Amino acid sequence: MGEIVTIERMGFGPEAVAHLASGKAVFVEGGAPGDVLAIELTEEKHSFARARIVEVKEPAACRVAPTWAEPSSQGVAPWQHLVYETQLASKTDNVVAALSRTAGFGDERAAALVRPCLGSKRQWGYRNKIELGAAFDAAGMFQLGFHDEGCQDVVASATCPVAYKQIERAPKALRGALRFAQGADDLGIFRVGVRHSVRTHSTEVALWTTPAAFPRGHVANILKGSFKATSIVRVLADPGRARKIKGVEVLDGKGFWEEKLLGFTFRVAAPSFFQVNTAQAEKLIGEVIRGLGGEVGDEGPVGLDETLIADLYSGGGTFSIPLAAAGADVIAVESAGSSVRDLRRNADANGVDIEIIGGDAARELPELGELDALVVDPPRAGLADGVVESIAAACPERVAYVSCNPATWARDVARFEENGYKLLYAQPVDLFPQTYHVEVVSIFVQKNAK
Ligand SMILES: C[S@@+](CC[C@H](N)C(=O)[O-])C[C@H]1O[C@@H](n2cnc3c(N)ncnc32)[C@H](O)[C@@H]1O
Repeated sequence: MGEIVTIERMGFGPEAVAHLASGKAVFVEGGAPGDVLAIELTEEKHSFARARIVEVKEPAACRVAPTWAEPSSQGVAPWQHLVYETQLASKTDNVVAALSRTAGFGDERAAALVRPCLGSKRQWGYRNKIELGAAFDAAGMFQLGFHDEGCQDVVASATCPVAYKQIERAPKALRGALRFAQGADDLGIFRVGVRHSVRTHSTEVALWTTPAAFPRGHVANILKGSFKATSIVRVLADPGRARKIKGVEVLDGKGFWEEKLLGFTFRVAAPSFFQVNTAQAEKLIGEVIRGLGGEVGDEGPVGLDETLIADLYSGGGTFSIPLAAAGADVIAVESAGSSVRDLRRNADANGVDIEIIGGDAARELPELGELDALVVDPPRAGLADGVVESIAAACPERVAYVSCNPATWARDVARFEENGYKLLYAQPVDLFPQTYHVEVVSIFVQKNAK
């Protein structure tokens, strides 16, 4: 049944939020705050509904014409119909709302602690990485594109305008090359990653395949002829969510990708995590260093001499290396083997000494003893049960918590507040323009600190 609604705000996901005449919340894909819309319900539950737009009766002032017209853009750039200022304000509001409701701070205290979201200079063409799903479609054609939000279907795509210009046409080029390379065979390719650095000019193509026979030379030759890369690798793994990496084979070139952050060099293996927005990652590092009492000056990070800092969920050293360069004694804990190897190499290459522990952060933390400060940057699930209690037992004066998920972050904020810490402030940083995703750097201090 149709209804006219006015959009009130953006939700925590791709959709906008309004209320039906009955008072029930309705999530509308493609809505913008201020829009007056004729909608049709697509799903109705006890406490909320979902709807699609039938007609935009009165467009909101913040509505802009989408830049990216392909159907795959819906999953990758779901907020592209909003002017950038509205995207940033909505991200700030969502962090405030999470702190207010999930952490129980109330609106006033939450609003006072959350700073305005730091915007990205580049709002398109900012990603150093494109991650593509690969599959044969019902007609037996090899497709390369983006996974639809929440499902495994691959929506074919020719371009990716949120990625650097140098790689934005990679989906089309690689689809053609891989169709030619495979012919009538299925080589088990289920994912393709492309990384590029505008600072080092390094470009890597990673083919994720099942661990079966693979004509390496043949595929490498065809890819080289159609796409300029400094490294082509094959990652052997099983498809699915918990991907267990069985090995990485170099098909051509260097076998790694290289990026620079604040002048430090990072070599990154294909299976390893690395921040996808290089310029904004530098803002994260600056926020963490300043939050812990250091500074990032013209000569680089300084001011953390003789400070013992643990960097949990360290990846390849995005925070560990600048912290060590600022004078801190750093203990890094990371569970993924490829990132641990990257970090060892990156620490050597940048001339810093870091104690590196390969293992689970929750298990290793109680063994670290007393700390002066701590950095945590966990995956979207946030901190495992017991981690906040272990952090409190290590007595760091300050904690920098970097999060990519305001919901789990707010849950963990409440745990910090119950364990002797108070949130000093939260700084959202936009690493993902045109999407609802937001990073938050938050700084905690001991409640009884002088
Ligand atoms: C969001 S990434 C952050 C990495 C790094 N701080 C950065 O900014 O590049 C999270 C990292 O935590 C690692 N990780 C996931 N679960 C972990 C665990 N239980 N213990 C330690 N590290 C873990 C992942 O492999 C990944 O490198």
